[in-house]
Amino acid sequence: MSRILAINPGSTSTKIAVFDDDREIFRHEITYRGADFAGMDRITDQLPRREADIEAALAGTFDPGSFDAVVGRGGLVGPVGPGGYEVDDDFLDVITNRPVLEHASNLGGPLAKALVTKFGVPGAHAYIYDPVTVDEMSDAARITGVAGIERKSIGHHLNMRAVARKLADAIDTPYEEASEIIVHLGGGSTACAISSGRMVDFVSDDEIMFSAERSGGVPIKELIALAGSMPLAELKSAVRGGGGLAGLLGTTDLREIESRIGAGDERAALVFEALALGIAKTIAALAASLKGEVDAIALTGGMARSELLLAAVRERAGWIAPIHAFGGEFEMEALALGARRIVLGKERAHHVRDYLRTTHD
Ligand SMILES: Nc1ncnc2c1ncn2[C@@H]1O[C@H](COP(=O)(O)OP(=O)(O)O)[C@@H](O)[C@H]1O
Ligand SMILES: CCCC(=O)OP(=O)(O)O
Repeated sequence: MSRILAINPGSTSTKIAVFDDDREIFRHEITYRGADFAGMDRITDQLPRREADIEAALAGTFDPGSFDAVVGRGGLVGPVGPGGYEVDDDFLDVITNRPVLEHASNLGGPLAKALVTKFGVPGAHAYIYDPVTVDEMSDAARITGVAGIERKSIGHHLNMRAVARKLADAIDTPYEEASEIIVHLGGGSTACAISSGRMVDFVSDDEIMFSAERSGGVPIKELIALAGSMPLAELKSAVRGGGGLAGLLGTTDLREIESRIGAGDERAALVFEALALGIAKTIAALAASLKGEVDAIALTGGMARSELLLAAVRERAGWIAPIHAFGGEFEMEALALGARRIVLGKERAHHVRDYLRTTHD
């Protein structure tokens, strides 16, 4: 039997779960308010507080020497291949000193390392799995019309790869042979095209579809004009945090928007239609990357729980391939099962330094 602790740090919470083999035996969520991290400029400044809170949540239920591995959602280490990475000194150096972006997932690796030291069996390791910068995009998909600006693969890879395997099972096709489009719909929304087990193209939260709190793609000339008349911090918040549904309707809660539509709110109905249209256009763009050969499409994330949204997206993109819904996210199980495969020797853990040599030289 293997016992794995999985840690998923978000901007306002840390989720933890313990798995015995493939069975979840413990789950806990620690929530935060902005004031909890007041004065902390860097994400990594939050580590001591988050570590202490996880220890407190485990205390009384799990003793030192409990876990065969600890795995965290992580982090913005730069473009890497899919799978598991050992949290070693090179990883900690990059994530602490030169992450691609400041983001809560940068805490996953350092927290896993701290917790494995205190709660791991002797010799146990800390890992991250399918980090947010997994990058398998084709060379053509990277190129933009501005020399020097490349498209980036930064998103919900952990959940999307887990759902891609579930979708392959649902259509009874080996994952390695399937052509799939996976769309994660949440606070931020990202999507990918998968061909023969590889994410050949990817749509970021600042391209095409808007989401609960991010802008998606916006006309660049308009954005440049706005940048000249608005402080940078305000502009950043208009595209990330205060973008999407938040900026358009003053709420990130799709359920509330559905209630407004039910009560006859025409503005809410129009924005909802635009939301579905953006998702359908994203799917159509990724279908081009697969040359139209799409076996199936999956919608996942919190918004994929909305029957109204599913119907609206199916109406616009259902002609491409059957659309399946996997509402919510599967990140805790994806982390734990990935780490378990490493512990059992079914998968090898990678090292970030192998990618740094080729991508940062
Ligand atoms: N049952 C539901 N019906 C409609 N929308 C939902 C439902 N559950 C969650 N959502 C919406 O999903 C979005 C949050 O997605 P989620 O994946 O939980 O976000 P995060 O990126 O913060 O993890 C919100 O807009 C929320 O209102
Ligand atoms: C940083 C890329 C992944 C991402 O946007 O995650 P959240 O939606 O959880 O912020």
